[in-house]
Amino acid sequence: MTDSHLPPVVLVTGTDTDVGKTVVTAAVVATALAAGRRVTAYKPTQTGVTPGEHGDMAEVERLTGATTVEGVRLRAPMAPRPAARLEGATLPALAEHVARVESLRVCHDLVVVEGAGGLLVELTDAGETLADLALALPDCGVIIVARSALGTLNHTMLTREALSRREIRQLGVVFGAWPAHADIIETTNREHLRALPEGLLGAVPVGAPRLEPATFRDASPGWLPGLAQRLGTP
Ligand SMILES: Nc1ncnc2c1ncn2[C@@H]1O[C@H](COP(=O)(O)OP(=O)(O)OP(=O)(O)O)[C@@H](O)[C@H]1O
Ligand SMILES: C[C@H](N)[C@H](N)CCCCCC(=O)O
Ligand SMILES: [Mg+2]
Repeated sequence: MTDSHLPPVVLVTGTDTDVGKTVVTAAVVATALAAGRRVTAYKPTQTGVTPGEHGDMAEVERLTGATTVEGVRLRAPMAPRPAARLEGATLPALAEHVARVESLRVCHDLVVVEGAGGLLVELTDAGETLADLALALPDCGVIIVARSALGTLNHTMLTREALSRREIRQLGVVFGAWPAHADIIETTNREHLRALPEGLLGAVPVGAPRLEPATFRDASPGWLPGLAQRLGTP
């Protein structure tokens, strides 16, 4: 495997909830589509939406036109385990998520999996996390979505350390919402993360989810040059 190899399963985690994982997932999907890949996205546990309500995968579909799959859906806007407890629901076991990803791989070159909140949020009744899902999948890598705000260095390094100590492959960091006029702190934080091993894959500009889907799709590879290069995007 070369450094430029992109695994067939990419897990998108964040340094926190609300950092832009869904929008980055859509940008990764759009970048892969532009490179001619058959790509889909999967959200194992979607919380904070009622039946019929627009969830994260619907947003990815709206922005990219790709088809997506949702695992379990829960109403409460909280972590999956307490949300399931409130509803008296059972969460799918890790093996079910692994099987779902494997089945999606059959017809796709790339499966992009979006976590819930950060890396160590529990996704199953047994307390397994997105990190455990990464360990259970044979050939995958993780993208970390970070905020551009002050505080992001610590949150990003904590997430990197949690991945490193589990020997989970890291693909790089993406800023979920990069301001048009970055201040000195944002700029120096960006340079700091760029200098790390794996470094920065890119940054999604503020306002990206409000773009017309066609514009979002066209612009995505330019936001993620580190990924577009590995995909051989024209
Ligand atoms: N680049 C951006 N510019 C402007 N708004 C953004 C951008 N990225 C995300 N947002 C907005 O910020 C909010 C949180 O983003 P998003 O839903 O992608 O977060 P998330 O990390 O996926 O959260 P969750 O843990 O719930 O899955 C949304 O309202 C989204 O539209
Ligand atoms: C409801 C929210 N938007 C996410 N889907 C779930 C975030 C879980 C975060 C749990 C935590 O770390 O406190
Ligand atoms: Mg999301």
